[in-house]
Amino acid sequence: MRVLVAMSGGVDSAAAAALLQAEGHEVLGVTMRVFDYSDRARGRSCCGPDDLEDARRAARRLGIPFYVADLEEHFGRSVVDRFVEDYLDGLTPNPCIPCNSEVKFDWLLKRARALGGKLATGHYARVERRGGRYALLTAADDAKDQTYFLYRLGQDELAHVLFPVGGLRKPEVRAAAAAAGLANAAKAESQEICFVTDGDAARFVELRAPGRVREGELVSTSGEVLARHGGVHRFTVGQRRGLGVTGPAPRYVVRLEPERGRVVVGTADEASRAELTATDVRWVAGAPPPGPVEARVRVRHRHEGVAGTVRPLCGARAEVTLSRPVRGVAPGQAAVFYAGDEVLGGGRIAR
Ligand SMILES: Nc1ncnc2c1ncn2[C@@H]1O[C@H](COP(=O)(O)OP(=O)(O)OP(=O)(O)O)[C@@H](O)[C@H]1O
Repeated sequence: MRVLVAMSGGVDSAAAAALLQAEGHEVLGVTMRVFDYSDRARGRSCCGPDDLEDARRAARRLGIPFYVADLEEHFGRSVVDRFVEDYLDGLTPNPCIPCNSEVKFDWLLKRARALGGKLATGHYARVERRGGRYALLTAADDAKDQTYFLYRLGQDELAHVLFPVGGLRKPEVRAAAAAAGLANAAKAESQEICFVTDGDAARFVELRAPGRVREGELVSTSGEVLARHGGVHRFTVGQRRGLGVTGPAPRYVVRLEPERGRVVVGTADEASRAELTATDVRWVAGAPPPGPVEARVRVRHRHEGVAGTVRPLCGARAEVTLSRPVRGVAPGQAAVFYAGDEVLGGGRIAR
């Protein structure tokens, strides 16, 4: 089979290419150039110039054709601009989700299919045929699982993607890369958001949208003004650190009010919710279940999830009731629904 492997320059996607080649597939490599790093500090970041060279080197070592796809504009529009707009709008975006659904598993996947093949990535997730359809399953290595970012994949996409490292644990992946003679076998993990190279999302927003950042008031749930703040984009619902207020009891961000420029803070209880509405909901099976389903619900990437009931509503929405209140259910993040190791679907947490 012909397989186009999305190579980031990291060890996982290089190992994916090596594993597929060892299985006898015709492997081609592609790196997306998605962001112009020329004006910012170079670091160990995904898709920067160093990573592109690492990917090229791995492809050369494997002796496979290697392409560079210039997706800066597409990525800028679909991922970076939205990331900035969401923060200014008092939401907490997760840019890996649109990157996967609109860049990797749309643009790249179309190219792979045009070549008559499938697309492989180094994501930690698994795909299996279950009951006559494709199931998206959590990775064998729980700590590395990336299904939270992949819930928007449907049947058509899953039929044409491969996750060669999803059944392996990280040390096995490094060993596979080393066995193939790949220099990036010992490469460090990349940071959370590939285009925020210094990890400071708020500063990134300020650099991208100067003049649109508004200072405002930090208030208690009873309306008392406690401090001033540098913009709602600096806060996330559930956040405790960096609020700039002191007091006997810890305070958390309860909600953001972008139109008034306000950040509302309160107790841990006030910052917790057991109900949420998800919008723009996708179901991996292709259609919503006929009625409410019991699921494990994760409300952010590093959340193990809690039991809940998901009620599909019309208009690609769902109402979710959690079995206990969870702190930091942040609008803009995804709520992803699982049944055992299977991803049922997910949506965006509404305000
Ligand atoms: N710039 C890129 N070009 C091509 N593919 C990419 C790029 N960035 C990420 N990918 C693909 O998406 C997968 C998951 O991305 P993620 O950001 O988690 O990877 P990473 O940690 O940077 O690198 P790797 O997974 O290769 O070790 C990668 O394994 C790779 O297949």
